[in-house]
Amino acid sequence: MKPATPRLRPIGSKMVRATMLSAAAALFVASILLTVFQFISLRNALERDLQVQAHIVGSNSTAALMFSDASAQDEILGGLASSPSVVSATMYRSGRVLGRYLRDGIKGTLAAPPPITPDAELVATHKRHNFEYVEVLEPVHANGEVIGQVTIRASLGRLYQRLGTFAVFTLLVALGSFGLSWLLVARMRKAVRLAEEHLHFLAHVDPVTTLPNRHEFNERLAFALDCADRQETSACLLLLDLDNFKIVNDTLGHDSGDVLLKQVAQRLTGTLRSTDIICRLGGDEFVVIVEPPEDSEEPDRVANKILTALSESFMVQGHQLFVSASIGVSVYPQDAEDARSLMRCADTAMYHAKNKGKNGYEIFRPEMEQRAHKRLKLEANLRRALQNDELYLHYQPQIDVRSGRMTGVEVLVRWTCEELGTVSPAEFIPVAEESGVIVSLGRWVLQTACRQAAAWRDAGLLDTIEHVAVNLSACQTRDAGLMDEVAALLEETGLPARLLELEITEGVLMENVHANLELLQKIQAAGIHLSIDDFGTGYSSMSYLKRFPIDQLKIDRSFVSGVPGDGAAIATAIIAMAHSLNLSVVAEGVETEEQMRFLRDAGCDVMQGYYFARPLPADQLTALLTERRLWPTPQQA
Ligand SMILES: Nc1nc2c(ncn2[C@@H]2O[C@H](COP(=O)(O)O[C@H]3[C@@H](O)[C@H](n4cnc5c(=O)[nH]c(N)nc54)O[C@@H]3COP(=O)(O)O)[C@@H](O)[C@H]2O)c(=O)[nH]1
Repeated sequence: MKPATPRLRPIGSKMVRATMLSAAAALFVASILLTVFQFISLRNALERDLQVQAHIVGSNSTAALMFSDASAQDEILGGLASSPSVVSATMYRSGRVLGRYLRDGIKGTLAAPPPITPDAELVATHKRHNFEYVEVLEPVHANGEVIGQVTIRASLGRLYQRLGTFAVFTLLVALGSFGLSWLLVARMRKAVRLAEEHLHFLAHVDPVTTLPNRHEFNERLAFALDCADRQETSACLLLLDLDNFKIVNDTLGHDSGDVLLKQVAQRLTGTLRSTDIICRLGGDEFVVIVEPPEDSEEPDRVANKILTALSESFMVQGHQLFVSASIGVSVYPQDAEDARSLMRCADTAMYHAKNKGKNGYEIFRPEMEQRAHKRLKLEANLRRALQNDELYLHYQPQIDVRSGRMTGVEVLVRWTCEELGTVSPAEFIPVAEESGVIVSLGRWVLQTACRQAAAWRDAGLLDTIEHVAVNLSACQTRDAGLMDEVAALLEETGLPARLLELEITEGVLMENVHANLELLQKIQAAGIHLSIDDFGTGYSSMSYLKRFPIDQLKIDRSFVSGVPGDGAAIATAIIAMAHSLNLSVVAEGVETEEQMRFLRDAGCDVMQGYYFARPLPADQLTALLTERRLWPTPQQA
């Protein structure tokens, strides 16, 4: 597979980096501010100490000053030697130096000889400082008059030593906090990274198959079309939908469905070239981008390769499964100008492949879209059909091969559209299903059939008829209110439940086994006859048939048309199996005497088909019922 588009550096890691950098900067600035604050506090404290000392020295020096006792003065000032920061002190009287103290070993500006007269600036401010020292001046009073001044100067050297210790400690605390938060953030970062990776995985990868998902597919398709534009080549899209996957899900469970999807993904990856992009769009839909196709035959080759790869059986939790796929192919730029339209073309082609009988591929052709438009037109007309009274029913007799009597009737809807003319139910029933019109259409068929059957019964025409059979569509089987409606209808028309037969195709039944089992039980409880239509085409098994409360199987027309040739073995097997389960068997689509004879000999109970009668309008069936017609029984034929 082609590599994914380059991943952007995750936002989380950028945020962590930015957060840690700002935290480091904040801690650094805080350490500096704390140190400056500490410096100012220590210096102010030193200044206050000096002022107190100057005051004490001044108070003690009054007598020495008054008597100009220089030696007493030196002694008093010498007492300052015990304050380690004090580097010098001077006593002035009448503008001249009376005594002084100089700390031993102090040189330079700090111990500079004091000025002959007190410093004018200091006299005015009483204190001053710079980054080397702090100096204070204290006037000495006697009898209320200033008789002299004391100045003391202290070095900031010791303060700087303490400040250094404080700064180192602050820095260590800051570094420790930073290291701790780094560790915490690193752990958090790891958790965030894992979450980011998981989110990225979920956003771009399908968790079941680990193939790129729809989101990633959109990006890669856009990229592929871009490349095709730049290099003036083409790109080919194959949309693949597994046939009957729902049956696997419903019968074996979703876990088995997931295992199957995984195996399909592995098979596709193992079959296609590493440059082909394989994605899962969701459900049972996969898509392959071939870019650029080698030649115009490439789409056919790839589609055939996929179908061949999938034709081998899969082993899923002990079950051997056969899976086929319907593939729609579209090519850029010849079919569409952008990714969205290209996808729509592949989708249209895929639906054609499905309608053609599945397990195949179709390359998009523009007329396919015309068919899609025709379908839309059909749908629009169908929506008006009920109001316009364009629908009506035909009834096809079912003949008991032992007595030759008509014992049942199948109700078949017909539509003559004002705009489109007569449309076959084979064409409009699927459209009605897809568009939801089937809900009202099915309700109308049930009502009309029950009313007609009740009218025949009231006229005493149903004495040999066991059931009037109405087809149920897939949508109707999913309608939770269906059985209430049927019960109300039987009540309203007075038709006994035993006279009504509901036909559900085997395919619909197997679409959702569990929900349908519940429906079948309700039908049985209501006393309504139950028949499985198109039997042999829907992949049910003996074990299911045993569990379902059914009365009858209808052998699909495709097998009947194959007797006494290809379909013979299947038809015979169905009859034998049905009888072993105490179910009666109806063969539908019997067209020839040969078919009738074969099925009679195989033990088929009831037959229906053009050989006996076509589906007829109500009045013609009324005539047959009134006549109480007997068909030649097989034994007599
Ligand atoms: N949900 C509903 N489905 C309905 C209803 N009415 C019809 N249908 C389904 O549409 C499909 C086509 O039906 P139709 O064109 O009516 O074909 C039926 C018969 O006319 C036809 N038939 C009967 N005998 C023969 C025969 O000898 N040869 C031959 N070539 N065709 C024959 O078979 C169709 C009956 O099929 P089935 O229902 O499977 O018994 C069809 O699937 C209908 O079921 C409706 O009201 N609701």
